[in-house]
Amino acid sequence: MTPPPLIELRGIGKTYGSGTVALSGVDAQVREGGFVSLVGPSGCGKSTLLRIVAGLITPDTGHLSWPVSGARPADIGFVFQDPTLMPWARVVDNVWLPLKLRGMPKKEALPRIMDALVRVGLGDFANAFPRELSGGMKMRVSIARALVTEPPLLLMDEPFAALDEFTREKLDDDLLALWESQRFTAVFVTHSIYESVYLSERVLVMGARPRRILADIAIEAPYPRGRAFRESHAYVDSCAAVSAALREGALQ
Ligand SMILES: Nc1ncnc2c1ncn2[C@@H]1O[C@H](COP(=O)(O)OP(=O)(O)OP(=O)(O)O)[C@@H](O)[C@H]1O
Repeated sequence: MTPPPLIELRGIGKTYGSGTVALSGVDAQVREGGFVSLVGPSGCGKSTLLRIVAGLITPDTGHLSWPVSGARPADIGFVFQDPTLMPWARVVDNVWLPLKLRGMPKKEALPRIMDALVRVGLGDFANAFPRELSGGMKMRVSIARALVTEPPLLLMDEPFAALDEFTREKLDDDLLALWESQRFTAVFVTHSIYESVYLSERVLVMGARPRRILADIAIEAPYPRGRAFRESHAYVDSCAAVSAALREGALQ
């Protein structure tokens, strides 16, 4: 029997006050511990959907439920395209922030902060300021900050879009290693077909008209994934399938 999904979306719709219909009739499920990517044309409502899952926006229609946990997890990690670090604070203090907001003194939080920094490869940069870091390193700090509380769900909105291709591929690998060791559920928004296929168990393709999920494409390759997968026929075939679904959506 299939276990119940962590997230279940039924008929989700959202129209902004401006009259813009961001989403209409979105149905989707994400399994607990799964890795799902959302791809679609600019403005099709990917960020809106992610924010609805996070509870930052309320949908106008439809129903969002949490069959496994019964309710939205109290702790959800969110990583944005911009690393949104406090420029005046050292890396260690940036990563401390979510624990500090829960009232945890720095001394008590320090082992967890250092563990998160080591896991993103920045164990030696705890005392650096954000201005001393590259774009990729800043994004690693942002991921460490999102994961320091060990959330069961990590939502990411085009986190690597501003990075060069080489750095992006490295961060994709590091993100997968984190996901495999921490087993959080991941929902990842990207414009890159290649990135969505490389990372995910499933790619949800969204269309602009209607603004809902048009295709749910399973990527069967086993984890851990690496260079061999990127160079495989299976990878090329999956990228072609996502690309075809996007093209089909654009014609509707
Ligand atoms: N706060 C807002 N108020 C009014 N309209 C909004 C708001 N946020 C988003 N929109 C509009 O809703 C639609 C969906 O936006 P959203 O950012 O969710 O799409 P997206 O697929 O994430 O876009 P992109 O890929 O360009 O980031 C767009 O037409 C956008 O202009």
